[in-house]
Amino acid sequence: MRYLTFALGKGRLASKTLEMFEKIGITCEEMKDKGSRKLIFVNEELKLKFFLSKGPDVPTYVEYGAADIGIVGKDTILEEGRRMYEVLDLGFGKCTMCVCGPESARELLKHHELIRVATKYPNIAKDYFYNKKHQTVEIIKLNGSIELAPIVGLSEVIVDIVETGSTLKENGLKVLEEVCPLSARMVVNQVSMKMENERISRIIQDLKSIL
Ligand SMILES: Nc1ncnc2c1ncn2[C@@H]1O[C@H](COP(=O)(O)OP(=O)(O)OP(=O)(O)O)[C@@H](O)[C@H]1O
Ligand SMILES: O=P(O)(O)OC[C@H]1O[C@H](OP(=O)(O)OP(=O)(O)O)[C@H](O)[C@@H]1O
Repeated sequence: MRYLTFALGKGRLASKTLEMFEKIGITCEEMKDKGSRKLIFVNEELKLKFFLSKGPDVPTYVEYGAADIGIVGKDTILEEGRRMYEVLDLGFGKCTMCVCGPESARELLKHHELIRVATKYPNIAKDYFYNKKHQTVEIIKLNGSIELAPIVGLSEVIVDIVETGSTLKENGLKVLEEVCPLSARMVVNQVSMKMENERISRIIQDLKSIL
């Protein structure tokens, strides 16, 4: 039997993902060691391999077949646009992609002004403003601390993830429009889905029964 390989993001979703797999008997003791710098873990008994990558790289590993299965946020799936099957909504990691800014930006949005939009998600932002709203905007790609942009005058609004809303609140910003709800998803390589159908379907069924 060959190894079935899982790509997991090493960020926020990691601990919930391990908890979930543990509930269906898929465990990997050595992966729980928080201090470890190791990136790949093996469960010899079940012939499983797990590796930890940057969240946005999970779809890349899955599309190319370096991983059979990936666990990743819907935001990353939308942003990366990789060819793979999205098979399950895992129901954790819930948050919302939003257009945010100071209250004063509401008018600019309403009147379809040519505004600047700072974001870590240029593809999601483009799709929202161009295809859904038919509004021309200038997209500025950032890599983090997106809430800074409207405060320091880099952009009028941002497109970013809102979970509790505390980052917005502490920086005097508001949700102006909701783009889409997000949560963690299980994704599968298209060839693996055929070649390892029995094992992968079993995992999907087991997960469905606990979700
Ligand atoms: N408050 C939140 N902020 C960001 N992401 C969140 C939040 N709540 C849930 N998520 C989900 O968790 C996923 C992983 O988020 P995380 O912040 O760990 O980033 P990452 O995608 O691993 O990348 P990076 O480490 O480069 O920031 C996101 O893609 C998103 O779907
Ligand atoms: O609504 P909240 O619960 O406050 O969560 C949302 C914040 O968390 C994320 O940032 P993250 O902590 O990943 O840091 P980053 O801005 O450097 O990406 C996201 O980009 C928001 O800034």
